[in-house]
Amino acid sequence: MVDQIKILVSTMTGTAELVAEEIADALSAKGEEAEILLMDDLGADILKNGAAYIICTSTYGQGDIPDNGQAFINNLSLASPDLSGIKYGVFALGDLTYDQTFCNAGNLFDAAFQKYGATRVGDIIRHDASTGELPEDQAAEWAEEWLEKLRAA
Ligand SMILES: Cc1cc2nc3c(=O)[nH]c(=O)nc-3n(C[C@H](O)[C@H](O)[C@H](O)COP(=O)(O)O)c2cc1C
Repeated sequence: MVDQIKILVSTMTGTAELVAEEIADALSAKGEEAEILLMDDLGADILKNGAAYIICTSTYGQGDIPDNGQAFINNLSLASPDLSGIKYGVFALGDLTYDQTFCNAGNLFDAAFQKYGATRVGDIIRHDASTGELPEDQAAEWAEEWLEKLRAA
């Protein structure tokens, strides 16, 4: 198992933070406490071997990472950390109306974590806001499945 789980949130209007809270509640109900951190002031030093992370991010602009996550991903490429002892999952929020850039921020974080050797647990979930289904309503089920995969990993 992992030492700890942290949920790292990149959001423009707060929806991804609501999703993170649902995920944390679902993990807690299964006996795993998870800490939620907005990415604003985070750098690569937050990423510790032996821990697991859930990236919870929306997408804005031309497939961009929200403003509060930009410094974190820039810091990752500057620091080039060894993430080979890290497991992670990605909950990406987007809107398929933006079909060229659908959930691209999730892809960007995934690519960065892969580049530095981290191991993704499960597939990236991509929530489509155009369906009208709330992402919070998908979060608990996804989190329970993700935790099972993490425990088996
Ligand atoms: C101005 C604007 C631009 C957006 N651009 C994209 C995009 O390029 N790709 C995408 O998948 N979703 C895009 N979205 C949809 C948001 O990612 C989606 O609504 C998400 O649920 C918002 O989450 P947040 O409140 O955590 O920021 C955009 C939304 C707005 C308002």
